[in-house]
Amino acid sequence: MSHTEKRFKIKTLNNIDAYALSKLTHEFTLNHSDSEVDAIIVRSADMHQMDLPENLKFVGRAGSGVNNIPINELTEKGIVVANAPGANANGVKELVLSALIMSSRNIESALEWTQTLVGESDIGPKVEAGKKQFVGPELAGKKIGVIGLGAIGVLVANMCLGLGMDVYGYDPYLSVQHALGLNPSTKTQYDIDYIMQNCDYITLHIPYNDSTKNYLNAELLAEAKKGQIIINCARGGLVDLNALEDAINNGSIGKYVVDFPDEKTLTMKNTINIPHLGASTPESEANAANMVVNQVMDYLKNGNIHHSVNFPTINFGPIQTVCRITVLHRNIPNMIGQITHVLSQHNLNINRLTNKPRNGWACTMIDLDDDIEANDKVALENIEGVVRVRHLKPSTN
Ligand SMILES: NC(=O)c1ccc[n+]([C@@H]2O[C@H](COP(=O)([O-])OP(=O)(O)OC[C@H]3O[C@@H](n4cnc5c(N)ncnc54)[C@H](O)[C@@H]3O)[C@@H](O)[C@H]2O)c1
Ligand SMILES: O=C(O)CC[C@@H](O)C(=O)O
Repeated sequence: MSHTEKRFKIKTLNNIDAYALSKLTHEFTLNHSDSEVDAIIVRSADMHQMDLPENLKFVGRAGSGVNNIPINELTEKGIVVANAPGANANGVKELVLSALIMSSRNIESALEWTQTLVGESDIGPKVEAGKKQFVGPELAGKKIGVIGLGAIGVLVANMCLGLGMDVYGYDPYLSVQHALGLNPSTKTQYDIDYIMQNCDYITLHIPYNDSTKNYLNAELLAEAKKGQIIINCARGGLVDLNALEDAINNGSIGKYVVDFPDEKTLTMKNTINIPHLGASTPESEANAANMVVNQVMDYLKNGNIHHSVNFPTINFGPIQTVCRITVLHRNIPNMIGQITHVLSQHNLNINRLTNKPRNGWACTMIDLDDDIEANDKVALENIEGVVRVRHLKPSTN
């Protein structure tokens, strides 16, 4: 029984909603030393240079974007990474609404100008005389291109239709789930070039990764409708900032609103910098933390995997047999044969077994009516292509 896991240690790398953390049951403890932790819960902290704790089995991203996590390295070590899809989508959607209004109606410069009147008299007439500098167009009737129709993009597209806008959605990988949530008045038959050339606003809602780095590059920006406003509440690296600065300076791009300021955007003309507030609402923080707390408990206790970004979804519910074995492995031939061969050597009865693949990896989950020995676990670990074996017993409560 030496390999049976009874208590689990969890470390948080960011501020995680306290109420969600309070739902961790007695089998879990928080913030143990790095070398001992079984799971990490993270928001935006950069894990790329982090020394990974030896016992680490699970990383829960209390949010959507996972570009701060070294997914490939963790996958090779059999560490499940899961996120909280959609948990903060409404928070971001509402920030996009404020970005649309701020940029269209020149709210930022108007507020700054109004403050310059402090200490003066006759404010009313001065306001009436000065306000003409800040005239800006209404959103109704304008064209907006929503790039990425996932959890956030769908909410943004539907909201913009509600504002009376003409909405163009672009997502070559649109999922059935998200298509079902999308208001059918969204125009999805146009390509990115058409959208750049015709839309008054572009809002980005795609993940940041190797293939989307500098997604809005000089070529696409050169196609932009004159004066186009670009809203980026997704990730800073999606936009080639040198090309964008040129486009702003030559007037082809009207404004840039970004939730990911950096040294360049802070001094760039016609740019509104927001300090990464998209998910900074109590509701989003609680939703994301709740999802991840439930995932981490179910994975550590039962081996079930939900909303993972590197291994398949797999769920046998709570353990109801003598033990459960979960094997994370490459999706290559003869894995199930080799795994069941180890178990059959001791005449162990398999109660149920499932195998699920995903992107070259797989999980085999087996409920057993008999317990395995420590050396059986080692034998399973020694099968080529296996990256993690867990031996789990039913919960005591
Ligand atoms: N500002 C914030 O605080 C905040 C909060 C949440 C998410 N985000 C960012 O927003 C991104 C989107 O979040 P989400 O929850 O909607 O994710 P999601 O996974 O639900 O949706 C992403 C969508 O982008 C699509 N996509 C991927 N590559 C594309 C491409 N090249 N062209 C067009 N579409 C493409 C996918 O098919 C998917 O539908 C996250 O990855 C994250 O970086 C920012
Ligand atoms: O945790 C946050 O505050 C931001 C999260 C956001 O960038 C995300 O990708 O979900």
